[in-house]
Amino acid sequence: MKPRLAFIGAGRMAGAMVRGLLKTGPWNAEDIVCTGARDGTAEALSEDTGIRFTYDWKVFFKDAQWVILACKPQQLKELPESLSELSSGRRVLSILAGTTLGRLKKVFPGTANIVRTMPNTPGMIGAGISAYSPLHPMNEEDEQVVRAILSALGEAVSMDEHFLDAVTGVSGSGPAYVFEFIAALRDGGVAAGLDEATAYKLALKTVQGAAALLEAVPETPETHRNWVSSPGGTTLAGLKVMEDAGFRGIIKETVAAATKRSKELSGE
Ligand SMILES: NC(=O)C1=CN([C@@H]2O[C@H](COP(=O)(O)OP(=O)(O)OC[C@H]3O[C@@H](n4cnc5c(N)ncnc54)[C@H](O)[C@@H]3O)[C@@H](O)[C@H]2O)C=CC1
Ligand SMILES: O=C(O)[C@@H]1CCC=N1
Repeated sequence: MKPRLAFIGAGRMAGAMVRGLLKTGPWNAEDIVCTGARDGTAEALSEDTGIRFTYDWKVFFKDAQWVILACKPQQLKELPESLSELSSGRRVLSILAGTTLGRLKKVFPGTANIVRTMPNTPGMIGAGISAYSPLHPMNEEDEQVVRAILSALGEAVSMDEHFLDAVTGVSGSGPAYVFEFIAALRDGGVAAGLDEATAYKLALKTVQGAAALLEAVPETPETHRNWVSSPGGTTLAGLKVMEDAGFRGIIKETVAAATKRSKELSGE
């Protein structure tokens, strides 16, 4: 069970996947090829990891069994029409935000199966979470391949396709919200008199520690929040500001906006 993999796109996410795959195995560099938009990314990934790169689509598809689609959603329409024939009989795993299985089927009509997935950037260190959904029910071997590829990034969960836009809004884009929160916590510390490096360290370790604690002691986030909050204490004073400013509502709207954008991307 080690099909040859061919990456369309060699950017941040493809790089994370390739590095993860080479680390967790069973893939070796010679089992993987990539291509890109002649922007230097394919060459750089090849140089860094030892995988092959080519701009010749015939060479690219020659013995590719799984094609990993990892360009931007808007770049899908730039791919040559010849791909529809060249990809025939292969399997496609797409990480494109918003791009539905229905749309992918039109670009790759002759493929044996297509799997849409939404990973996230913590996958770069094997701490990601991906949801995936196939066009046709997968046989056991294909399911194993998909899980092996996604496991190189962290956890993988199977889900109905109609949930994938919401997944994108929560965990696909989610790391950016968390980075924004850490930056805001840092800035709050600076405004309260700390130097930036100290404020950043405190903010980062607090988010890291809080997430690790939640996982280790699986009570609800609300229970953990209550355990931090002493009656008449500092935390409640801070939380009141969050509540008055509608923090939860803002995050809900944030997820809704990203989810909506994911749905829109399918048409672009
Ligand atoms: N960055 C993130 O946090 C996440 C991104 N995604 C999805 O991953 C995909 C890739 O995102 P990034 O790696 O951040 O993008 P990126 O901009 O780093 O990489 C895009 C790659 O596609 C290549 N490319 C562009 N046009 C091409 C063409 N016509 N033919 C062949 N290759 C072409 C580029 O050369 C580059 O190697 C996107 O579809 C995005 O929706 C999914 C989950 C998380
Ligand atoms: O911003 C985006 O469209 C991609 C999908 C999820 C994370 N980054």
